[in-house]
Amino acid sequence: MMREVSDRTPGGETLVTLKGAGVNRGGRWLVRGVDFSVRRGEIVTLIGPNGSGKSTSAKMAIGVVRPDEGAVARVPGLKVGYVPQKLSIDWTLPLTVRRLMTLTGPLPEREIAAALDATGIRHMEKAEVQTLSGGEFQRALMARAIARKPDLLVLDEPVQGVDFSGEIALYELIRKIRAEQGCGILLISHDLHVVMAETDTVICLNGHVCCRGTPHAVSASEEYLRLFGPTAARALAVYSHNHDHVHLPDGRVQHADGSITEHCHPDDGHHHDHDHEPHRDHAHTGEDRHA
Ligand SMILES: Nc1ncnc2c1ncn2[C@@H]1O[C@H](COP(=O)(O)OP(=O)(O)OP(=O)(O)O)[C@@H](O)[C@H]1O
Repeated sequence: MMREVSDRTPGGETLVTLKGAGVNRGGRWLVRGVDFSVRRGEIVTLIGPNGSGKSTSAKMAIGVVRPDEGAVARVPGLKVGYVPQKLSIDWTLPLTVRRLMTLTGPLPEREIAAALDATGIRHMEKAEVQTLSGGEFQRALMARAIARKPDLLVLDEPVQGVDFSGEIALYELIRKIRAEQGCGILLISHDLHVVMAETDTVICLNGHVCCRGTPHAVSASEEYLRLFGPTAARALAVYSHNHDHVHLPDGRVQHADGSITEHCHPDDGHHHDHDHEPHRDHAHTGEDRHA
């Protein structure tokens, strides 16, 4: 069962652009040739297996990590709201949701209230963050990130540790934040199959950009429907592709026929644009992991 998702071509200004960006550590390319941009009002989702360079690419986008090759351009004065994958919080100290909001700087009372309202956790203002559920904690982190009205909101694995219904609710919240705040959103997901239907562009990384496209086709595999039901299928899209080459740790590329080249071939199987071709094949084999 497939559902066409309407074309979304947000016309907002481009907030950040990566062109052929790569990061090298100790002679190893963590990611290479990363090209994408995020515009105001646009949701871009980075997907890929663990270690495929999603966080590294997001960090290049916001300027936390400098590219060793290629270029990253941000609009001057870009305000970034960042929800990292891991937070170094001293969990032995008491910390209320409200205090979490102002840890890195003061905020006007009304902005705190508005952010807590927007994320649906105003009633938890006085709760200790240690007592929050996974979904509530993610909401608290999102409240903190949106309170300063960022132009670009970067969410690294926002649904980690959240059950499926919580995941849907968080995606709904992200959709609402985009609609109400009009910021650009860069979303990271290690889930290879499921991305937000509202995503304008999916970028699949595996040490490089494997492919990109609009999740035109919202698929509902039998297994997925059986597990999560039709409501979930309406809220989520499946984005899939096949890989035919492997990126070696030194940045070179080994092809299906065993040959090794410096870069991918432009016509390699997984370098296609999905905008116009709904796929039903959800297989994502382990072969695309780093060797
Ligand atoms: N500062 C660093 N020095 C050396 N290697 C690093 C550094 N940061 C990240 N890496 C490595 O780079 C690769 C990409 O890491 P990154 O965190 O970007 O991947 P990811 O796609 O976000 O993974 P995950 O889904 O596990 O969060 C990994 O192999 C990681 O171990």
